[in-house]
Amino acid sequence: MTTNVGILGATGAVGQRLIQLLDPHPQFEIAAVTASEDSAGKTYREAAKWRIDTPIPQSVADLEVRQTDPTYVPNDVDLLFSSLPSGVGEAVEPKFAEEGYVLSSNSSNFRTDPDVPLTIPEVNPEHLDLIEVQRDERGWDGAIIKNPNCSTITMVPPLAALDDAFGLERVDVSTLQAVSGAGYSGVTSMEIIDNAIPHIGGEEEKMETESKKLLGEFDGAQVRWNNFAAAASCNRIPTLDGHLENVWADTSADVTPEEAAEAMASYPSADDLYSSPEQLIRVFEEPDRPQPRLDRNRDNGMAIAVGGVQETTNGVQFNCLAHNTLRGAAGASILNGELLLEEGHL
Ligand SMILES: NC(=O)C1=CN([C@@H]2O[C@H](COP(=O)(O)OP(=O)(O)OC[C@H]3O[C@@H](n4cnc5c(N)ncnc54)[C@H](OP(=O)(O)O)[C@@H]3O)[C@@H](O)[C@H]2O)C=CC1
Ligand SMILES: N[C@@H](CC(=O)OP(=O)(O)O)C(=O)O
Repeated sequence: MTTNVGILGATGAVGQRLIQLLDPHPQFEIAAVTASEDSAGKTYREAAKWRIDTPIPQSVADLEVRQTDPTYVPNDVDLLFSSLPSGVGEAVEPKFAEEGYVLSSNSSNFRTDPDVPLTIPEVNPEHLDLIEVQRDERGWDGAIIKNPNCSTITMVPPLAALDDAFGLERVDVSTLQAVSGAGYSGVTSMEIIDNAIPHIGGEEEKMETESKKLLGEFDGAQVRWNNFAAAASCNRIPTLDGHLENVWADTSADVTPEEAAEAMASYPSADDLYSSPEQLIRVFEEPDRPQPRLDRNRDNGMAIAVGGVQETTNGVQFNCLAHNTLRGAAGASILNGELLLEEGHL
């Protein structure tokens, strides 16, 4: 039996990726799609400017796009994936949770709220139990859970492997982020071709804060954030998909590059979840990998690629890469949905 799901913000860049990944999916069936008032009432085919290089799935093309309001979403939808602009998410997600819907949301609003689970199923699945704290505090029958920012999710699994084995003291990271991260109209071609932009609003703070929550400890009542020091510098470059990051990690215990690579390569995936890759972190020995064009689609875009692991004075330096709209957005929300289902929250 499959679970009926809905997609809030289904016509957008991430919404389209959600549709691509959910059709087909062995556990979920798309039963409702929503977007802005401009799109409501049209068929999905009419409303969405489809930009993925496989056709719109037939099962979705003729669905009517609904308004993003609980009144318009059928009651037999058990899980909502939310890919709304964060300001819209902030306003409407709580209304859905109040009405009893469970939301796996990709939008950045509420990510660092103390009672909102921010989860990567392979890294901190136990944080999902914050749902009970959230329900007690907010009086909701439903719930909101979040996946992290796409740049954050790229570096956190390798950092989790280092933290578990050697302890993390400090993280410095510089990013090379693809244009799809800004959405279709985020940066114009005149801005980005033959160029690089050394600023992405709010991104550095998200990387510095979300990573500490993700690598924090849940004590049954709250998440105690990890206390490593963190500094991020974020840059937009003219690749289409795939965020590449240069990371320097200072560790508490001494670590060689070989030990760091081994800890990352053997970091477990979530075998029991359909969308988790067989091997979460692939470590390259070639010094010029990972590269966005060559490595972003590994394991259906859900693997993290690492390379260039080198010794530094206080730890190691490495490069990491993930597909920003798959592992970094739609795939991450779906994986959280699979965790919600497995843990009996739907
Ligand atoms: N692109 C990426 O790589 C990543 C994006 N994100 C986050 O995911 C979210 C979605 O991003 P993205 O898909 O790129 O955004 P898009 O702008 O491409 O899509 C936004 C979606 O929200 C709908 N929408 C807009 N305004 C409203 C409204 N007032 N009420 C209801 N629905 C509305 C749009 O509908 P309509 O078509 O009718 O306008 C569309 O379906 C954002 O919060 C973004 O920050 C996170 C990680 C990565
Ligand atoms: N800011 C990211 C994408 C994004 O939308 O992030 P968030 O989910 O934190 O809003 C980028 O530009 O690549």
